[in-house]
Parts: sequence; structure tokens; C-alpha cells
Amino acid sequence: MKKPTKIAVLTSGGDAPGMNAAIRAVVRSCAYHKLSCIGVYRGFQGLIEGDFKELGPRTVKNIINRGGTFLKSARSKDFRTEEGRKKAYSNLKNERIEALVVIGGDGTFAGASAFMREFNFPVVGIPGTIDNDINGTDFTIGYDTALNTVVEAIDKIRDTANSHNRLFLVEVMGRDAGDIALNAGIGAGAEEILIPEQNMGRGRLLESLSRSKKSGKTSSIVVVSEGDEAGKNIFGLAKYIEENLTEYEVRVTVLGHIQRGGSPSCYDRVLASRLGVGAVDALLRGETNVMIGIVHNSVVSVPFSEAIKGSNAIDEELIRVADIISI
Ligand SMILES: Nc1ncnc2c1ncn2[C@@H]1O[C@H](COP(=O)(O)OP(=O)(O)O)[C@@H](O)[C@H]1O
Ligand SMILES: O=P(O)(O)OC[C@H]1O[C@](O)(COP(=O)(O)O)[C@@H](O)[C@@H]1O
Ligand SMILES: [Mg+2]
Repeated sequence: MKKPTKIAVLTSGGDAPGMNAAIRAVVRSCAYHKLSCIGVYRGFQGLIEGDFKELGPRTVKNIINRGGTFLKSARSKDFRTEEGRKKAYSNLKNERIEALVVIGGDGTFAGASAFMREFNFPVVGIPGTIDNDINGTDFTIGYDTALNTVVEAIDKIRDTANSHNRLFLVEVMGRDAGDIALNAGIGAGAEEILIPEQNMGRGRLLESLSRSKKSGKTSSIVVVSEGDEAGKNIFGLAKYIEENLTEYEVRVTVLGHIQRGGSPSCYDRVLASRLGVGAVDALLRGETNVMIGIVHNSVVSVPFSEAIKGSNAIDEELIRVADIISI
């Protein structure tokens, strides 16, 4: 593949803190290598609509510390159609753009992969999602910040739970992945953690809560991943617990989109900067159809096909730690 001289960058899917830092790194890396850089607004939808703007190194000042994405994001129905992707390709060609950097999650990479297959257009991905549900990278941009947000919120819930001797069910995000629940649950000292990879079920939760009461616990926090079977109806779960363990007074907090906002942590800013630089390096090496990830603190390239495989494997060591420290 010939080295590109004009690169476009977009953010797609659910936004994640650190996406701005990743865009900044791509833009400045392009400037460093004397390449033109075009920002695409609203993800794949902006690609289809030709919503482009030239980005120079000074256009990305003062954004490393900002949550969200100044390029905005979208979940584009049109890009799922061949017609939509054709339109996107013709817009890229008209602008003489020769390669694309997509910052997003598994869906974004699936879309980019289809695009690459159809038009043989060079694309490199950067994992940006709070879910950490991407294979081939130890961390995704935004995950660390989301964990810190969840832990901070649960610390506050703990104060009131303790004052009233209550049980709190706290629902956290993670479409199909329990990473946020498991790690934030350990960090916040949760009593139980319900994750989709385990689906422990209502019965086992009751047994565990019953044991806790007997062991002298007066208040409890249960972290419930939105993807867990029991977690899909968290208010129903609260009712079920109150009906079956009458000694418990239960309250529910759904943290929701709070988890997607806020200033990125230092870890996410550094990760985003490394992956942004890595993505432009990869394109200049002639790589395409790959995601740039981080494994054992080294920047790596992983084929999109690997990245979107998803991993339902649960980290047994983390589960064991969670069980032991909540005794
Ligand atoms: N199989 C696919 N084919 C084409 N485009 C896709 C496909 N899957 C996802 N996309 C595109 O990628 C966008 C982002 O994916 P989504 O799953 O919403 O978020 P994320 O990338 O964060 O996982 C979708 O809105 C859609 O436009
Ligand atoms: O904001 P929306 O579109 O309702 O999506 C909510 C979903 O997006 C996420 O926050 C992030 O997921 P993606 O990175 O796949 O977009 C999930 O945790 C959550 O299930
Ligand atoms: Mg996703």
C-alpha cells in the first residue's frame, strides 16, 4: 500500500472520556509527519453526509482534558447498508482522503471491516469505549475514567447505605461485558457483583445476602452489570430480595450515562495519546484493517477480526479476590 498523504479521523459508537485526547494525538501526529488531517463529524453518519473539516495542530488545543468528543459521535443506521457505505466511499474519494482512523468500539470495527472489504480502503482503529469489551487490547480508552466515576459514586452511596442499614443495588454499564462491574465492584468494596459472564442468578444472590446478614453486616452494596440476566430488571430484583429476605430494606441506583462523561483520567489521556500516535505510525507502515491496542504496556496491532471476537472469559482471579474480600 502506498503511504497516505491525507488521513481522516472520526469517533463512533458510545462516546468515552479520552476520545478527544486520541483525536488530538492523531491530528498532531499527522502534522509531525506532514500529512493532511481531516476531522469527520458524527462518526460514520458524517462520512456518509460529507461532514468534514480540516484539522491542524492548533485546532485541537485545550481538549486533552475534556470528556466527550468534539467531533461528536453517532450510531449510524445508514452505514449498515451497502448504499450508505458507497456514499461514504465516494465522499472520501472526492476529498482525496487516502486512509481513515476510526475511534470506537466493536461495532465501529465491524463497520470499518466491512468498508475495508468492499472498497479496499485503508482503515486503522483505536479502541474507545468505556465497556473494555475489545479483544486484543488490555484496556480501551475511557474505561479507567469510567471505573473511577463508578467508584466515586459508590463511595457516596455507601455513606447513606450505612446510615440507614440498607442494601443498595447499583447498576453499572457494560452492554455484554462485566469488566466495569467487576473492577469497580472490587474497588468500591461491593458485597456481591453480578456480571453477564457469570449470571449467578437470583437464588445464589439470596443465599449470599442471607449469609452476610448472619455474619453481622448491617449495610451492603451489590454492583449489578446491566448485561447480567438478573440485572436486566434491577427494580424487579430489588422487589424479589425484599419479598424473600424481609430483614433487608433495598434501594436501587442506576448510574447510567454519568459513567460516560467527565474529564479523562491521566491513564486514559496517556493511553489515548499513545494509541493515536500508534495509529498514524501503523498507516505509514502500510498496515490496514487493524486496531492499535495496548498489551502488557506495549502498543500492538491486532486484526479487526480478532478485536471484535469478544471475550466472554471471566477473570477467575478477580472473581476469587472479590469473593475473599467480601467475606
Ligand atoms: N456489522 C456492521 N456493518 C456496518 N456497520 C456497522 C456494523 N456494526 C456496527 N456498525 C456501525 O458502527 C457504528 C458504531 O457501532 P456501535 O455498536 O453503535 O458502537 P461501538 O463501536 O461503540 O461498539 C454503528 O452505529 C454502525 O453505524
Ligand atoms: O448511550 P446509548 O446509545 O443508549 O448506549 C448505551 C450503551 O453504550 C455503552 O455506554 C458503551 O457501549 P459502546 O461502546 O458499545 O457504544 C454501553 O455500556 C451501554 O450499554
Ligand atoms: Mg460496543
